[in-house]
This record gives sequence, C-alpha cells and structure tokens, in this order.
Amino acid sequence: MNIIKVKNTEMGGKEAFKLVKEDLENGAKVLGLATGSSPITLYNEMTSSDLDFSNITSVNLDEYVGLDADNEQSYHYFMKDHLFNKKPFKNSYVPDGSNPDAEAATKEYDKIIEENPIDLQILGIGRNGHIGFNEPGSPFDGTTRKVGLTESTIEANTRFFEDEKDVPRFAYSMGIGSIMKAKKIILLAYGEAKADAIAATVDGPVTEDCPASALQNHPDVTIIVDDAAASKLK
Ligand SMILES: O=P(O)(O)OC[C@H]1O[C@](O)(CO)[C@@H](O)[C@@H]1O
Repeated sequence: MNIIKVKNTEMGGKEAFKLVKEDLENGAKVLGLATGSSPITLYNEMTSSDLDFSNITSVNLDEYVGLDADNEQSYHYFMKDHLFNKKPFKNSYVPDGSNPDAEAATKEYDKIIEENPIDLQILGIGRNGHIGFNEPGSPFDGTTRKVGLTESTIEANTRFFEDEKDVPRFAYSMGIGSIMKAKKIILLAYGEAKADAIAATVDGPVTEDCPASALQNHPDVTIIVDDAAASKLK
C-alpha cells in the first residue's frame, strides 16, 4: 500500500486528481466512483480541470435503497451535483435504489460491473472501516448486494438528512469482491474520526471486522490521508 500524507482535503484532492489524470492518460476508460465528503475535493479538481470525460464510463459504489434518483439525498443526485452536471461521462452507472426488488437490482448491477471492468476505483472509508456500504462482517468475495447499515453509519450519515429517522436503513452496494477486481484503487480519508479505521486497514490483520483491510491483498492501492487520519499509523 502506497501512503500519501497531505496537509488537508484540498491537497488530498489535488494528489488524487494527479493520479486520476495520469491513469486516464495511460488509457483508463472506467472509473469507480465514491460518494460522501471525502471525494468532494477530488471532484472539484476534476470539474475545474480541462479534462474531457465524455468517452469515460463511471460505476458508482453504492446507493441508498428507497431513494429515487432525483431525491436530493440520493447518491445519484450527489454525483450529478458534484460531478456529472459539470463533466458529463459517456455512461454513469449508480445502483438503482428505487428498485425494491433487491435480487433484480443487484444482478443488474453485477452485469454492469462485468461489462465495465474498473480501471481505477476511488474509495472513501467509514469510521468502522466500511468501504462502499460493506459493513464489518461483509464477505471479502461479495458482489453487489443489499446491505443493512450499521448504527455507526446511520449516525455518520444523519448529517445529510433532516432527521435520523429519514436516513435509509439499507443500501445496494458493490461488494468487496467487485472492488478488489479494480486494477488500481485510491482510498481517501481525512480527519481524526478515520484514524482508527486507517490504522486497522494498513497495520491491522486482514479481517472481515475491518472491510478495508481486504485492500492489503490488492496489488495497487494508494491511500491519501491527512495528518489526523494518519495519526494512528505505526
Ligand atoms: O467520506 P465520508 O463522508 O466520511 O463517508 C465515508 C464512507 O461512508 C459512505 O458515505 C457510506 O456511509 C461511503 O460511501 C463513504 O466512503
């Protein structure tokens, strides 16, 4: 694992953008994208750049179950607002959270991932080490599936909703097995709240208790962290 320590999220966005730009120049055609606050400064760099993404495909990690694409709290909306409205892609795939049939929605997404192998996957990380919505205990060979969100994740995501009871309890998430198939991975983590998860990911055992620890077995992972998130690394 290659670790890049940065002073703040803006510098993290610039470092991540350099890697994204380089991979696109080397022929990358499919980007795996994440939501949440961590990738926002990267998306700011992408939208203010002169890069053209109209020949690039994106595949997002996850979407809440029960939110339509036009719901302002949906990850569909988040991605349009932070990236796609300013930099359109050839195709932008996000799990269909509006489809109550989990079997159909997850199978459909697995097919999309199969047909669009990911060259470069962007990840955030949850306080409990989740990647996408793969909470602790998620199988390392998992494909797209409906996952129940832990209290920690519901609490962390309440900040985006009027009331904690409005936070969806389920999501469709790309599995760890699918994430591990990406050729390259960039994980972004900022702030003290991520320090334990980063230490467990990098220095801890490979265990389902920390989903991100699976990344220790991936050949090309770059972790971009600010000093606070890196504060518990050995
Ligand atoms: O970047 P944030 O907002 O801390 O979110 C961390 C993680 O939590 C999620 O938003 C899911 O709750 C993931 O998609 C994200 O990687």
